[in-house]
Amino acid sequence: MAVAEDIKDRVAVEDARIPTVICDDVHIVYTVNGGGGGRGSATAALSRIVKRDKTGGAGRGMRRVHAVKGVSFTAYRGEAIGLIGSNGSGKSTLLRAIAGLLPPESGRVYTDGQPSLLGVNAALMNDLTGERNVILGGLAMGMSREEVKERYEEIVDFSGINDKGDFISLPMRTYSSGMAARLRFSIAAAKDHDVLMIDEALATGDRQFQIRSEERIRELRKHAGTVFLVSHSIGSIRDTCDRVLWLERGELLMDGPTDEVVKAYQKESGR
Ligand SMILES: Nc1ncnc2c1ncn2[C@@H]1O[C@H](COP(=O)(O)OP(=O)(O)OP(=O)(O)O)[C@@H](O)[C@H]1O
Repeated sequence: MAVAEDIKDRVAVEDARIPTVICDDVHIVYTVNGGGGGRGSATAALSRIVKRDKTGGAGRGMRRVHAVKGVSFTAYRGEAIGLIGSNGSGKSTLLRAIAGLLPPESGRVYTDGQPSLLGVNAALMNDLTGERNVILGGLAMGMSREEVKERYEEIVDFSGINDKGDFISLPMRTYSSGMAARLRFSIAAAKDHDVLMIDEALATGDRQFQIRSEERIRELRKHAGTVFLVSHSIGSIRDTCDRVLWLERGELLMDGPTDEVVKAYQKESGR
């Protein structure tokens, strides 16, 4: 009887874990025009395109960068997952593949819902004011005009852009990189996402903003989403994530609870 109860409990726990992202042996390869002896003219570029081999693959002068190598994992609803690893280890590439922006060379990415990638380079329009960008950004994320209107003040307050004067009515190009990153984060974080991926966004804001963002990430998790965070700040990863994936040279070295993975990473990298 007790055994049956135990099994029932375990099944219930398993049921509660709803997968949101599954990566199955994912390989990502960039094809780069790696040479041509420095011939950079438009005619040279055109002739390279014309001469490209019929397979459409890496022809003469093309180089392949194998950025992600056979990565497999399953992410569940409610998890906040940190991605760590040295420069060029494939963290951003993996996120871009999960967002559907890069096709895997082989393997598969399955996602439940539309993942949103919030990168430091996410596109806002530099010539438009912060205000217009909040509105357009909200609409682009699928919010209605009403929702954007309702959330507008909250987004601007969260970003802190107006703390030192009326900056929200100035074009984005007048913002510092930290201010722009804060606004991007604030727009993206205004919505509850199925899967939200944040690439280094926290590293750009000041400490106060980082604390606010970390709080917001915790809230987003409560609303049943899955959050991925790429960061070189081990502090941010510790404060926000309960699970960490450690990538090195495109391979998944370790996947486990934050404490264990961070400890191993710090031991290896001497940080
Ligand atoms: N657009 C691109 N074209 C060609 N190669 C690329 C491109 N973007 C990244 N790479 C290569 O892919 C590899 C992984 O890069 P990626 O940006 O994913 O690493 P990362 O772990 O996010 O690095 P960082 O911590 O420095 O941001 C690197 O070798 C990089 O040179």
